[in-house]
Amino acid sequence: MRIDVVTIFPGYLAPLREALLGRAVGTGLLDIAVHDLRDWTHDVHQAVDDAPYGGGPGMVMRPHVWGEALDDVLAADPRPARLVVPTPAGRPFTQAAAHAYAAQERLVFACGRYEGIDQRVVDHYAASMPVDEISIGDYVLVGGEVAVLVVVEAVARLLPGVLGNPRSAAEDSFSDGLLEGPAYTRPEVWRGHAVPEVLRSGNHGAIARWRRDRALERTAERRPDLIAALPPDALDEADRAL
Ligand SMILES: CN1CCCC[C@@H]1Cn1ccc2ccc(-c3n[nH]c(N)c3C#N)cc21
Repeated sequence: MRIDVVTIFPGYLAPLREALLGRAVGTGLLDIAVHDLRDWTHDVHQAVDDAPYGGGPGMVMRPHVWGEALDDVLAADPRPARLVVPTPAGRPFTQAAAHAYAAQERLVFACGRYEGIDQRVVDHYAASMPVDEISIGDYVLVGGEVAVLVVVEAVARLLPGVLGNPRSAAEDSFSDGLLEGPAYTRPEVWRGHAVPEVLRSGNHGAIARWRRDRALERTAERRPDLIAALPPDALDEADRAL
């Protein structure tokens, strides 16, 4: 998979070169290119923003700079691409979306700043390619870069060979529609808190049941919306007896 990120703060994307993602890039599982939007400006001030039509606070990112940048970035690789534009007004980014993105050959991220990117940029490219305006959560950030870090990590960990243990992605939160339950490791007792005995029993059936029950309890308490969204056959008799 190839990932391109266009931003006025390339340094914000430095974490993409670290740890798990850095190894994925180093082993060729992932090809990441970060581009400075200002490289496509032509004025001495390298202006990328201007006052909003209709008035209002702040500045809006100018369409012509984005158009020149995205035209060049898209032309640099023949693989079909999906343009992803983080915005608080976007559709929620979910684990299902992460799986969908992991199947893409190429993702191009447009990181906005200020009050966002002139809407005509999204409208223009949506006429010739898939374009997603996504949000990583119901809170307001200062720009799209942090959202790109979140999305790229969520997607990259699903790519074959990126995670040491592929079971991790298959069994993590949301994979079965539930939150992950509690996890424990040594010592057996820490500051008077003991590891639940069932986890030390060696009874794999009882352990699986216990883990499922804790995941159901946690999900019902913290995210009842996920319980409501489960398909009718998702809960078995033992689940319902909880
Ligand atoms: C604050 N400021 C005026 C109001 C509109 C947004 C703007 C800041 N801003 C500019 C570009 C940009 C992109 C993403 C996000 C963003 N915030 N929260 C999310 N879940 C996001 C995503 N994904 C914020 C952005």
